[in-house]
Amino acid sequence: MRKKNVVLTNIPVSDYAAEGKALAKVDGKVIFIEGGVMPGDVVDVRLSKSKKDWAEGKAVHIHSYSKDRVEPFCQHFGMCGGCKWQMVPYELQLKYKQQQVVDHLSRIGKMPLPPITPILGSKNTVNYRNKLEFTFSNRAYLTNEEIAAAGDGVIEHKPALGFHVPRLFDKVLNIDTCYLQAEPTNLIKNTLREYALANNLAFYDIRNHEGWLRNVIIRVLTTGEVMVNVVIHHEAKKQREALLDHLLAKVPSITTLLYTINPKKNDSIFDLEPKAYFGKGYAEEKLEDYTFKIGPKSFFQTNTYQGEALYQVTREFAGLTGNEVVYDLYCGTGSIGIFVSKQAKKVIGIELIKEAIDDAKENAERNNVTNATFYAGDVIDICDDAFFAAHGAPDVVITDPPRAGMHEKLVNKLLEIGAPKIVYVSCNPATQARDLALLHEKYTVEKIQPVDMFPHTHHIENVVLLIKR
Ligand SMILES: C[S@@+](CC[C@H](N)C(=O)[O-])C[C@H]1O[C@@H](n2cnc3c(N)ncnc32)[C@H](O)[C@@H]1O
Repeated sequence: MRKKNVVLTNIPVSDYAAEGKALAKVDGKVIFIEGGVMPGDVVDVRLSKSKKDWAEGKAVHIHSYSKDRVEPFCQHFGMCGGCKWQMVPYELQLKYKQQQVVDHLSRIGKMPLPPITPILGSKNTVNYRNKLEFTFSNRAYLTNEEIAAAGDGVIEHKPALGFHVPRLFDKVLNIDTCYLQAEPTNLIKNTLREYALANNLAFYDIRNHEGWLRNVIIRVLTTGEVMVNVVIHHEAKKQREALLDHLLAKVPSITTLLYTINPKKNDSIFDLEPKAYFGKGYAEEKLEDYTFKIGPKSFFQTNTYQGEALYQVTREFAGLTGNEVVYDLYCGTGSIGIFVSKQAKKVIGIELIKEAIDDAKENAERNNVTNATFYAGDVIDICDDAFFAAHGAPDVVITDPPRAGMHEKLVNKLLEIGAPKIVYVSCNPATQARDLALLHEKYTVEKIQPVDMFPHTHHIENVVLLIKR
């Protein structure tokens, strides 16, 4: 009998399952375990849910550690929500990710598969992100030791600049050194915090929606450019200028400094207008010889080196000879379409967000790409018979949907249109497997290449080539 709130003791963790949860089997029942454990650990698990065939819960005690464990390199490990797999050696992380792809495609996809090429590991396993966002909060997350130290006294809220603590919407963990992005990221963050504390600037209070400093979004690019956007709740000109001048003086490598006023309750800046305080107001990033404009609101692959590798795999799978009509579905800022444009006859990109399509057009122009056109709208609405008749039957469809995968209507349309090749780029092998199972009606999976974009996390990118039978 396995009930909710029951603690199972001495459970050997055997594997990782989807979404980075660890997995154990007890009396034939599958237990999903959260709480920083890895295969090889032996743990006690407090169940939070229990069904007939499976249960889930949190590790509350580790009896013995896996022999494979390595020392986490970050002082914030265990409290910060990022880089949760630091205790797993990188080679093993890759092994688990590879296995996830195999499991999903074979279990959900239920179709004959070719051998899956070994996952492409990331050249950089730290400092690999080109974009990072830190949050200011008047409520720092306090460790158990800090709470205990207060004894029976009142615990005062302290300001923090760092990352949200998982499941605690109002608590932010003060981050000293983060290894996700190259310098000057930590210098920028720590300079802002020190200045704000020294000058009594109000860190945002997300419960009462008051305060001044909200977020800082930092882009450190392989071109050497550094773009910083400081988000504040309301205008306070003198205070703002003093803060931004101080930051520029302390961090001379900043090439563009912006600020954004966000009086809303949520943190999204997509409906706001960032203003350039210093520099040209945007940055540039390179993939091979292509240059992309990165505005303060633009989407771009977060790991530049692996983004390039992902696009190279996509282009190789597309096998272009210069005569093909290529559709780039869910094209974002057009980066895949532009990347393959030299090898194609023409490229047609489709994306929901109008601003991303504006960027795509500008990116095509700045790279002298004249054979690509981009359309804003929902792929389901745009991809009708008239659109394909007007732009030409696709020789290759490249599709890169969000985590939810493709809408079934689009899958059906692709089956109807019957392009000779589909290259399916996915950030979620589970939904990809579901879509492949439907496409299997007319397509055979020819090649599979997983790519690791996010070391020390459970996230996986996977590229699949489908050939029409
Ligand atoms: C995983 S991103 C791919 C971006 C791009 N291919 C790249 O490599 O940068 C998925 C994109 O799909 C877009 N999207 C989501 N739903 C969509 C829809 N129904 N129709 C068109 N685009 C959509 C999102 O805005 C996002 O830009």
